[in-house]
Amino acid sequence: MNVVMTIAGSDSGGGAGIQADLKTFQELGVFGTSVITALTAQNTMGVHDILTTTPQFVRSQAEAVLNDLPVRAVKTGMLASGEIIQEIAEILRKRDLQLVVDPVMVAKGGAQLLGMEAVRDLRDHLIPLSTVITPNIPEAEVLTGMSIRHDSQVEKAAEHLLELGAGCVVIKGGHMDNPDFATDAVYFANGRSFKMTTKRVRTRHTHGTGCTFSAAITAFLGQGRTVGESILEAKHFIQQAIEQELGLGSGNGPTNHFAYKLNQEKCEVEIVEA
Ligand SMILES: Nc1ncnc2c1ncn2[C@@H]1O[C@H](COP(=O)(O)OP(=O)(O)OP(=O)(O)O)[C@@H](O)[C@H]1O
Ligand SMILES: Cc1ncc(CO)c(N)n1
Repeated sequence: MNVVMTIAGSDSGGGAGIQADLKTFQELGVFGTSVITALTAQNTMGVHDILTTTPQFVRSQAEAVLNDLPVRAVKTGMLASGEIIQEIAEILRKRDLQLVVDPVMVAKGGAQLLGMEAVRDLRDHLIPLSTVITPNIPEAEVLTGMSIRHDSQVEKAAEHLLELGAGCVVIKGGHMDNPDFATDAVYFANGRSFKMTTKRVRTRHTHGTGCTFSAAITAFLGQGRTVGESILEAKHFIQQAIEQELGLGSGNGPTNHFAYKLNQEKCEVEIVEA
């Protein structure tokens, strides 16, 4: 049994955070474990309250699991504070694990999920340990201090993030204003790069897309797949989860974590190697 871990915040509404991650792990046949950094009182309308865990309690959870179970791959999501990031980096630095960093900063409704003073800790302590980092466009802008409007700027931002020590950078295009396509750009430290494009689904039900996508990458890495394969297969997972919407809630509803496994037909993902 392949064991993976998520270090993230709880979303009471079940569409993002720890809940999205564990559902994705389960659907992909890996054994999910969790370290909870914060509790959010959240639904499809937004984040109503946040209670942050202490860095010491984050350490206790991580060590309890890592000292017992053979965790192969870890993802991070909402990390809440710089102190928590430093604690996690210190624990992960000593272990031989694949690490997917989803640098969560702001929820779709606008709530701040990471203190802005913690961005430096992400850059200095966690990104250098990462196998893959998966920023959306606004997160890539904050991490690099660059404005990203065009493809050439996406590439420059990715180069900057690779220089910080990430093994691979996926800049997600969910926030780009292309009305027809959702394109994610993938850059490896060895110079290889490719773009993955799917048709953009016209829906408001995109709560937790980033969490689900990075959890799927982690699950495939935990199965022993290569980084490139894991990213591509995760794009299939998230596309199906968005296409086959559940229509839940009166705001931005969750994606459909059941869809990939239920649907025997693969969706279309166009790949263009650079
Ligand atoms: N409407 C859409 N149709 C198809 N794919 C989409 C759509 N919106 C986002 N995606 C895809 O979902 C994945 C997550 O991207 P996105 O930019 O939404 O992440 P995010 O902003 O970090 O998500 P969140 O913070 O809500 O969890 C990417 O593969 C992106 O291309
Ligand atoms: C707990 C949590 N993590 C991440 C996100 C980003 O989607 C969210 N809304 N809530």
